[in-house]
Amino acid sequence: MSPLIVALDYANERDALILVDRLDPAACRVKVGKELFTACGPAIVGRLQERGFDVFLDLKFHDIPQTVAKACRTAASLGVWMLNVHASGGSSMLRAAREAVNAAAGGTQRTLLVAVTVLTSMNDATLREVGVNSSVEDQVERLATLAAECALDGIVCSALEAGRLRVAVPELLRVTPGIRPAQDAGDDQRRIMAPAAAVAAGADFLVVGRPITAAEDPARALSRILSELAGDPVDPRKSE
Ligand SMILES: O=C(O)c1cc(=O)[nH]c(=O)n1[C@@H]1O[C@H](COP(=O)(O)O)[C@@H](O)[C@H]1O
Repeated sequence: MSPLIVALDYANERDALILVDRLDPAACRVKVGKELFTACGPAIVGRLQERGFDVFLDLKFHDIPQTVAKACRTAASLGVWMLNVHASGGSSMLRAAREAVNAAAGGTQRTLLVAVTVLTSMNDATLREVGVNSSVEDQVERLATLAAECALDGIVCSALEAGRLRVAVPELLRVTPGIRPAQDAGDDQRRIMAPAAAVAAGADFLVVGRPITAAEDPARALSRILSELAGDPVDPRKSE
């Protein structure tokens, strides 16, 4: 199975399904984030599952433990493949989320629970703005260690930290957004890496949004990334 997760960052179901109907569920998973979920509600998860896609529900819960636990339980009951919370919510919140996802599974297929460490749109300067004086790398490792202590399944980090985390917390899956093929703009992302380099650095899953969704031909953009991952040479003249 491919490590790619396509971020369906759209404002309505129609646009999301137009893209999805051009993608192969054997070639990628899909991510429903705050924009699409706010527009469509849980029904969009069912529509994607009917089409054979594993869904990462990216609502990045961050609240008091009971609120996060209830939200996680409800999200897991949708049968999503993966869901996330913010590690900076602390150990009580993370443990409550863990217990809630376990309870929702009821012995059947379990939703993967991952924790966002430091957003890929942040760097040392933006961390300082919110009172964190550590470097991004140290803060990511601190939060990843906390997630491991609370028995989460993985963490969201940039691929730049994947190698360090593979050593520090090898038991955690590494989910990496901020993926940019060489010819693409970084947009609002600060910590970016190209797809093949990210996998080589230790990423288990690559979250890719605009390089696919904003491409003239999204299916071709996806297959170019898959070819790059397979080690095939990428012809720059075929760039989107
Ligand atoms: O949890 C996430 O998915 C996430 C965490 C993070 O640190 N950075 C990050 O970009 N994301 C999400 O990953 C996607 C990246 O989209 P692009 O920048 O368009 O590839 C968006 O849907 C973000 O919400």
